[in-house]
Amino acid sequence: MSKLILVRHGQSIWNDRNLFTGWVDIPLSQKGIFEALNAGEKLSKFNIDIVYTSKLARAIQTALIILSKVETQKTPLIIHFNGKMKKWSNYASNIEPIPIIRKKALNERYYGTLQGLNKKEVGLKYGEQQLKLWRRSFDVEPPGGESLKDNLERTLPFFKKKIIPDLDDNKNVLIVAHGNSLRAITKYIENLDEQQIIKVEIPTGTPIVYNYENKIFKDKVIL
Ligand SMILES: O=C(O)[C@@H](CO)OP(=O)(O)O
Repeated sequence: MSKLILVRHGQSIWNDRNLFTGWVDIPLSQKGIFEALNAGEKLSKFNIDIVYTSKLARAIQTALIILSKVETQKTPLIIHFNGKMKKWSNYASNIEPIPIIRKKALNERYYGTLQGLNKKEVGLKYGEQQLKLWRRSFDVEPPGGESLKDNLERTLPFFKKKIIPDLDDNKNVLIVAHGNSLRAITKYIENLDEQQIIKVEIPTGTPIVYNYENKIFKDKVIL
């Protein structure tokens, strides 16, 4: 049996200001740093074998803070895939790494021209119903951006191709990503339909743990 742990990054500076963020690379707020530390404390006794994050700083920052709290002799190691970084930075003898793999596939949904706008003001201008459709419907795209369906179509192939095999290999996997990329993964592993996923909200800095055995996700616990 293995474990899958999902964590949405801690609060970012733009979460705090209620701005659409998407792919804008905003770091954690001070509250977000505390949330990440708190998540790390909750996960301190977990034996984490591999970590996946998005390419965005708020997820990477959260993952590194969590790993600073995990009690292990292993060494967190950010994996680089290109050029000299690949050749020189991944060399380390006699260490047992916890690889940290950053992938665009796990990024937040791209919010198009809404990025940087205040969510409340968008609601006042276009109406609450439109705001809700842009934020939570399954297949309505925000202007110039990705719907949850689009997000799912880039996140799930990676999840199935790279992360499921790690779980099948009995590795405990931590994914630190975003509200919508994690909703996409949740839709798949909990087998939710397009109506059910509308209501799912993933809180910041809160570990969600599943046991995985014989291709089945079970025993969900929110820490
Ligand atoms: O702004 C964003 O990128 C996301 C997550 O904060 O917003 P929403 O929750 O509206 O999808």
